[in-house]
Amino acid sequence: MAAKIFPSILSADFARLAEEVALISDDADWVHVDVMDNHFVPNLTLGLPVVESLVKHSALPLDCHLMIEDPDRWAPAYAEVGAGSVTIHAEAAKAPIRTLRAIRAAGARAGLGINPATPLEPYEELLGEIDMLLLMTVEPGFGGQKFLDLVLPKVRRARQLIKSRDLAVWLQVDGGVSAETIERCAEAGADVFVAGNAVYGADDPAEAVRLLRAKAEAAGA
Ligand SMILES: O=C(CO)[C@H](O)[C@H](O)COP(=O)(O)O
Ligand SMILES: [Fe+2]
Repeated sequence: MAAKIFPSILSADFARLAEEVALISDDADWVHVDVMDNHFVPNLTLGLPVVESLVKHSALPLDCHLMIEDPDRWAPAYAEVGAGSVTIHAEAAKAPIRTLRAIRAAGARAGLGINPATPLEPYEELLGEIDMLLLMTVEPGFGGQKFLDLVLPKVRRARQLIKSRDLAVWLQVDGGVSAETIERCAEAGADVFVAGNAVYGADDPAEAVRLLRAKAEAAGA
């Protein structure tokens, strides 16, 4: 298990996205793109046309986190325009199995996202349908929020399940991940770390990525 660092461009300068991505391209693994529709979450960011453009300007693959009301309608299109991974939320999807299969059929990795207050148990049987499980460590909608430690037992349970079933599913944490909190996430079993404010709020985003990776790996990721 090697730690993977996914900077979130939610905290980047939206008018200079390609340049902001280039800043971290030598050090990060993927780029995390937060798609918000102002319905599933009370915030609006960007959508398909921006992702389609950014794919062409990014040296790293894009991990699209869809915080939208109708992922069944939209998710496969993100894969079709070149996203490397597309995550839908369990709370929003009406036909998650069909949608996850459609994402994979369009050539992307399929992710399932779960909010802090949503239990893992109803979705355990979907682990065989996904390439990544996203456990939100803040309520989705905004960057720069405080990390919710109460999610860590769920991270531990998810890691145990993935291990006991011998699955190659990546376990992602997203929200409030920083140099102060990443060790706790790694100890609990996460191996993919999204960080927005901790990377793009830093004076040197590339150095911030290196620090996060060092801390995660020192804690066992
Ligand atoms: O999905 C998200 C918010 O809904 C973001 O990816 C997440 O919050 C990253 O930002 P930060 O690291 O600043 O918390
Ligand atoms: Fe996100």
